[in-house]
Amino acid sequence: MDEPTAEADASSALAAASSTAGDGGPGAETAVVAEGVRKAYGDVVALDGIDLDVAAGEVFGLIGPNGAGKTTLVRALTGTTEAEGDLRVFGESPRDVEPSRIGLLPQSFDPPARLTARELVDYYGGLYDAARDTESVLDDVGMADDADAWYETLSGGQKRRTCVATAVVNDPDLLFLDEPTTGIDPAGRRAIHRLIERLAADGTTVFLTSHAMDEVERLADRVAMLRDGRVVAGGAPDRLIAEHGGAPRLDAETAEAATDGVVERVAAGVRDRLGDDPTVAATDEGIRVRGVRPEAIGDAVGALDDAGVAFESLSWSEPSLEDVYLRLTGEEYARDGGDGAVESVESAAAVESVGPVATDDEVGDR
Ligand SMILES: Nc1ncnc2c1ncn2[C@@H]1O[C@H](COP(=O)(O)OP(=O)(O)OP(=O)(O)O)[C@@H](O)[C@H]1O
Repeated sequence: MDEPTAEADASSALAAASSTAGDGGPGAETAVVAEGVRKAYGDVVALDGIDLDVAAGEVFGLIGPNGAGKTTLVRALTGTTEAEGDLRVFGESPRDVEPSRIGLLPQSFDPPARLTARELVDYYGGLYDAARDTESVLDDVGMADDADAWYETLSGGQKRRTCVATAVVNDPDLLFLDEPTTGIDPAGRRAIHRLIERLAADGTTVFLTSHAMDEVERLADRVAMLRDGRVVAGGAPDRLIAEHGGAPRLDAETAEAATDGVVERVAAGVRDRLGDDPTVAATDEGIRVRGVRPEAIGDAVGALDDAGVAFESLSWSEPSLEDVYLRLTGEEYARDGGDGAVESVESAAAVESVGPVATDDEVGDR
C-alpha cells in the first residue's frame, strides 16, 4: 500500500480542521475552496498546487516568507488575477460572487488622494445598495478624529486604517485582508485586531495575510503556511506550535558574540544540572538555552554564571507561532549543545522532509 503523501497530510489537516472551525460543523457553508491552484508569471511559479478550504465564520491566517505566493492567492480568490485549478468562493467562481458579499484590502491600494478619509469611505459605501454608516466605520478603525484630512496628507498608518475602513464598509460576508496592519502603530493595530474579532464574532469570514505572527496567532482559527507557492504546514495555531514550536527558551543577551568554547562550557553546565534535554546555542544576541521550564531557570542561570557568561538581560518565553515560522522557513539556526557542531535546527531543506516531525493530520510538505 502506498504511503500517504505529505501533500495529502497538509491538505487533510486543513480540510479536517475546517469542519470544526468557526461556526463550522456538518452542514456549515464553506466560504473558500481552492483545489490544485496554480499560477505562473512566465518562468516564476507563484502558486504550485494549492489546496485549502475556509469555513464560513472562520478567521483563516495565511503566512509565509516574501514571495511565497500569498498575495497571488488572495488575488486569485478575489478574481483579480486568473489562475489554473478550482477556486470557489461561496460555491461560485470568484468573479461570479455577488460583490457586496466580499471585502478586499489589497496589499497595495491607492485610492483617490484628493478625497478626505470620510469622503473615501462614503464613496466606497456608495458603490453598494446597502452600506454601513460611514461614521461608525471610521470609528472602528480609529479614524474618526482625522476623517476630514485629505488622504494624501495622512500618515502611512492613517492611510492603511482608512483603506481597512473602505474594505469593511459594505459589511462583507468574506473579508480579505492582505497585511492590514503594516505601518500601523500599536494602538491602531489593537483597533484593527478588535475590529477583526468583532467581525468574526458576528459571523464574517476573514482571510488574513500577515507577517505579524503575534497577530495571526491571536486572531486565526487556522493557519496555512506557504513557501515557494506550496502549503508546507497547516492547522490551528496551538497545534502548529505544539508540533513545531520547539521547547520554551531562555535567552541571555551578551555584549559580545558567544564563542564555541563558551557555548560548550554552558552546555556542559546545563547537562550537569538539567540532564541532556535542554540544548544550548549561540544566537545573534547571545546564548539560547532551549527546553528550560520556569522552575529550572535558576539552574540554567547557574550554568551561564559558571561558564563566565556576563549577560546584560535574560528573557524566558514559551514557543510561539513565530518559532514555528522560523523553524519551517529554515530561518532559525542553532548549535548543537552536545559537541558544539554547528547545525541547522530546521533548515530550509528539512521542510522538504518534514514527514519525520509531522503528524498524520497536521503537517506535510507539498
Ligand atoms: N505581476 C507579477 N509579475 C511577475 N511576477 C510576479 C507578479 N506578482 C507576483 N510575482 C511573483 O510571484 C511570486 C509570489 O509573489 P507574491 O506577491 O504572491 O508573494 P507574497 O507571498 O505575497 O510576498 P510578500 O510577502 O512579499 O508580499 C514572487 O516570486 C513574485 O515575484
